[in-house]
Amino acid sequence: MANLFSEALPLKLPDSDLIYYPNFFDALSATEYFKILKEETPWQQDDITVFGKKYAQPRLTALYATNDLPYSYSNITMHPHPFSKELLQIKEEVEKVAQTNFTTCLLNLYRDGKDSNGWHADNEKELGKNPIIASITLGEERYFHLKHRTNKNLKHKLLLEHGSLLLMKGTTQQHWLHQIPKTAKPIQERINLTFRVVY
Ligand SMILES: O=C(O)CCC(=O)C(=O)O
Ligand SMILES: [Fe+2]
Repeated sequence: MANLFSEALPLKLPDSDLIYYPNFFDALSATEYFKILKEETPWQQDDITVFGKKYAQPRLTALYATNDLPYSYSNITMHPHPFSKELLQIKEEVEKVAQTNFTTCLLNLYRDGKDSNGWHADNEKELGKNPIIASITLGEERYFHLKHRTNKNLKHKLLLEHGSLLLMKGTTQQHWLHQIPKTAKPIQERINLTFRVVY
């Protein structure tokens, strides 16, 4: 169950609309979802091409959707699975807060501190102009870095905690890049769910 008393913390960064909900799920529910999703998800590891060279993506992923529209990024095209019962439950809770009907969920599994997600914006054309993206963290907490595309003085670090929700909307993807950097600390696995509307 989502926590009805979860507080909404706006990040107040220029050219963005970011809201962080630290305890969107209570710790017990978040741990339960983590275990189920870790076991039941058909995790895949794709190759990405960066500057003409092929690498194994430094994390595992899976795509779910209410439709059969593929989603492409970094030269990868993913085809969705139909939503599972648990993911649909989570989707419904997230939709109440985001006031949006999401079609698609991209799951990321960061196996340890060597897994990461490089600087990017979620600005694929299938997402439309000012996409709303709802990002859930289950398991290990990781830092989320933000940097403004043109004003190099503007950057921010946010710790994404177990059971938290981060909403990214408005012009955020036009003006800001984000990443999950590697860490040398010995850490546990983290599952991230990003709900999106894919057209
Ligand atoms: O793991 C995260 O919190 C971010 C994931 C992300 O940026 C993405 O999948 O586009
Ligand atoms: Fe992203």
